[in-house]
Amino acid sequence: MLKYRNIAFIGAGSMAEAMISGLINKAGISPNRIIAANHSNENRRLELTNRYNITTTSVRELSLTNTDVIILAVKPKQAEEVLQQLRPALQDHHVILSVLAGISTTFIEEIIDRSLPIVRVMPNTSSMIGESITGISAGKFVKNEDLDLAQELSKAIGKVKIISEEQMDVFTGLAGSGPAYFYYLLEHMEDVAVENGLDRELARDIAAQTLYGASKMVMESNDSPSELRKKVTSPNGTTAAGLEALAENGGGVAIEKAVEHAAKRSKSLRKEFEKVPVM
Ligand SMILES: NC(=O)C1=CN([C@@H]2O[C@H](COP(=O)(O)OP(=O)(O)OC[C@H]3O[C@@H](n4cnc5c(N)ncnc54)[C@H](OP(=O)(O)O)[C@@H]3O)[C@@H](O)[C@H]2O)C=CC1
Ligand SMILES: O=C(O)[C@@H]1CCC=N1
Repeated sequence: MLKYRNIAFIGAGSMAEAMISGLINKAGISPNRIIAANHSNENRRLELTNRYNITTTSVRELSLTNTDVIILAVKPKQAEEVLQQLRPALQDHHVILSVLAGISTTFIEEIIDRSLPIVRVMPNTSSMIGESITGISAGKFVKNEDLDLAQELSKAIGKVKIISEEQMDVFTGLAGSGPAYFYYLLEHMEDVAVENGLDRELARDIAAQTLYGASKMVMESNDSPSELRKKVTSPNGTTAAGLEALAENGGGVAIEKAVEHAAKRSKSLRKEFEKVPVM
């Protein structure tokens, strides 16, 4: 069970914090089961210790003897160096979860050069409040119990989908990066509402609740997004006018391109940092 496992985060940035927050505040994992290690930023370590009551250290000083689950949360370009550094400390009982965009389980397995279970986990920053949607895919040495553990941990920070590793790029474009598209949308909705006479705080509240309500409708009704859209749209009404402006200005295409380009970038991260030819 997850609550009896000791978890070490390698990397203590935004994603590590979002997961730590979800694990402690939403899933009730004890802070004394969590350690976070970064490269050198001491202020950041202090910040995390003060905020979550967890232990923090540098990777150089980290001991993995009492760790059960290692969560890799450095940038993709740091993967190789960090894995080389961790390699001598790895033990047979370790389960490794990697949140690194683009980096394959094969690459990690090759660098650590041992048959440890590697699970790729793609959460998003809504983990912070237990509302991530997290994709997980298993590497070659992953047993059912390891996948169960990865699933339990991911459920602690939101919803989970088991996918194939080939689907990880599009999952990353859709859900890993996804919150940013919605924040961008909200930024623009808020700005234009302010320009048209609403106070910023009020505009933010209204736009966010509108997005939340629409999102909940998609999850709770049996209608597709397209059917739900039609129910909002009166002939020759306000929504029709708004949607026409969206289409005329490339709104739909822009959204498709965003997901597509993010997925492509995930693929190219692999090419860049694993130095392998990618089809
Ligand atoms: N942010 C997001 O929304 C999501 C991110 N991800 C993935 O999560 C990973 C982390 O992203 P994010 O948290 O945004 O990145 P950040 O830049 O916020 O954090 C990176 C962390 O890695 C640490 N680090 C850098 N080099 C080393 C090293 N050699 N040894 C140990 N630690 C090191 C940094 O420490 P220091 O500050 O001391 O240098 C820092 O704590 C990425 O691979 C990303 O693809 C996945 C899903 C969503
Ligand atoms: O922007 C990135 O590369 C990371 C991966 C998914 C979300 N943030």
